[in-house]
Amino acid sequence: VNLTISGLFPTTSVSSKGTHIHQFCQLSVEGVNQNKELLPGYNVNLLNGDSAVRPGIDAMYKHLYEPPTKLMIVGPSCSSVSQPVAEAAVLWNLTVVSYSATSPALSDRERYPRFFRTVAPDTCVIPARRAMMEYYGWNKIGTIHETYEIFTAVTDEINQMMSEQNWTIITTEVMTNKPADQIANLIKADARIIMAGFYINPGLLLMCEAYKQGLYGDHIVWFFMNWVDTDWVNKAEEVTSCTKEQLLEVLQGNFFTGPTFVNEQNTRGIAGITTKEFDDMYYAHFNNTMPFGSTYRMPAYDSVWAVALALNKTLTKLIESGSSKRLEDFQYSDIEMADMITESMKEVEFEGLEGYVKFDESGGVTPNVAIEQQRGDERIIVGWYYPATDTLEWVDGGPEWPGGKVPSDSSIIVIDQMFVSDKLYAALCLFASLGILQCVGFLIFNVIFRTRRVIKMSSPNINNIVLLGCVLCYSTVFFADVENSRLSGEGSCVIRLCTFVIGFSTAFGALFSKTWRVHTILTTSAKNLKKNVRFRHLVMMVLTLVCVDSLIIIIWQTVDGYTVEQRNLTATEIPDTDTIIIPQINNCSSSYGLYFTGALYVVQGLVMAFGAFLSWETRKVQVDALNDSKLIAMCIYNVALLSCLGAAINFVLDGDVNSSYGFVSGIIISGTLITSTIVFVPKVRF
Ligand SMILES: NCCCC(=O)O
Repeated sequence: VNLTISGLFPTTSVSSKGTHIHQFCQLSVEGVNQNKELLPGYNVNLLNGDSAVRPGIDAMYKHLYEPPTKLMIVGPSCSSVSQPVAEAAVLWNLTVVSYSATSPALSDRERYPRFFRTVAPDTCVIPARRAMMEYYGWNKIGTIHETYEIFTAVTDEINQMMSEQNWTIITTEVMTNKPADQIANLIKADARIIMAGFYINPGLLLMCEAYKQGLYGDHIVWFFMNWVDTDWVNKAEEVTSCTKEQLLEVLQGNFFTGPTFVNEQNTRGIAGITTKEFDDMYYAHFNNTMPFGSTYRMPAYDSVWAVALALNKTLTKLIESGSSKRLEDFQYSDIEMADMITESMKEVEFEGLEGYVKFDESGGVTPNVAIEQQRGDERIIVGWYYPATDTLEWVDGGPEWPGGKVPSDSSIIVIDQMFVSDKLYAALCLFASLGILQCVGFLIFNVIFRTRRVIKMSSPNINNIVLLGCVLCYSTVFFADVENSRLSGEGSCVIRLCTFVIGFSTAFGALFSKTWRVHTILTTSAKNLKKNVRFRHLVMMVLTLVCVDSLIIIIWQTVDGYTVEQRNLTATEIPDTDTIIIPQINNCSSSYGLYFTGALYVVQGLVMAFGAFLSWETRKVQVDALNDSKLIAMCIYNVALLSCLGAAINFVLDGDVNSSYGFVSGIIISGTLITSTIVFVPKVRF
């Protein structure tokens, strides 16, 4: 009695591999039919329907609508065809055994309850790749895949694995027909370890683009599925604009992971032949070549045995249950017998060509995973991953690295924290200290000679306030971003701001108040003069100005206080070392800093303008001891010039901590020194 099995093999289109696979499944059928203990009285007949990717499931429907009734389906090859076939087979109560569909999606028992396969889902390589990443200390990867579920499902599980490990996926690229942008994105993201998922032709286009854009070499590690045929690059010129040699250059040293489908023990399995004997026969049949698409020859051969064993078990169950039904009585509506066949398939276990075959809960097998490395135009097994024990074992010393060393998962980034040089800081602090000493000298001079008419007339107490402002301005220099200094950090940002702004307001506020005094004397009647120009009035003027500045600073720091932010400057790559040096500086940062600085500039600008107006108004007063208007005009001129110069230089030198600190401090010191010298030296001389 004939038992007809629907066989689905891709024999046209891109995947012509089905032709070879069918031929060897026929050998398997012969072995089954010759086995006297298996299905006695029955003869297995395997049909050959074309299930190439494009014709889809047409072949299956052709088999189903034509007599005789088929008991099971062997195939299809590709997951994109297996998914609709396995889904439709449920409605026809047919159990399906694929020999090469490896999409993880097919493990879904709710969607595909009658689907089995003599291969493992592609996700079986993820623990092996994880083990390799742990071994080499890689924790950053990029991924690129085609949009078919077989590839997206693998990327999804890679994502999950990466997040469980707390590792980083730098970029996930989805392939298009022209993958130039995706390769450019991988380069831009500095992806070094790249996991790719594709069918052969798009994969060749991707490798060609990687060649064109230079995404290969000692520092790049690609991971592919090992079901990509070893000789896929032979199609280079047919599919791409690259040569086979160029693609091999890209592939050098990269990894292909997956089961090998070879019984490593080389035991004589259920078919009575060893893997080696089978391969000798296979090679001889194809004139000592391995035709394109031979990867799945062992699982295909085993799939026929699995079908025969499941039918044999079903027959035994039918006989033992006392049923009058036999296998030949199967109808597509017979759920009871269909369930019996599916259950029997779950119980099947045997020594096959690919090793021990036993279906797991999701209908697949759990093989050891080979790690193959591309060397020349060959792939060499350099390691094994054993899922049962979660161990990685290298073969013959493991991978060889084209660059002589293990590539890193990203450029080595060296952060070069920049600080103000100790010598520069010391020199400028010395100058600032000398400036402060000069101020103290003038202060002592003011106190000693306070009774002299010339000093008395020049408002010595106000002059002392000017000197206090100068000391504050000089102090700004002490607060710099020096390594290991206590005078750096967030506090120093605020103190630096305060010493300079308050110092400036104090010095110039006091100077201008003196001029205001002279102006008032000129413009007020003798009766009102006394009450208008008392010392406390002048102090009040200075204090008002200081209070306005302080208020702005307090609001600023309350609303949006300074934080020390690390700012990266232009990175430089050190040739041949894969190292990138990023200079980093500490920056006093505040989101609304621009507005508050603007407000302070406006206040200081108004004060300077008012000072300029007063000194102009009082220019004709000839009593030198009383009137500083000419000196003030010189001070304003100097300070305005130095401020503009300082702002411009600071803008140009932004990022160069030493030059920036050096110039700004130099301007503060020279501006303050010029002001104090202009105002006080004539008095000392006089
Ligand atoms: N497993 C290789 C063939 C690809 C697929 O399953 O569609």
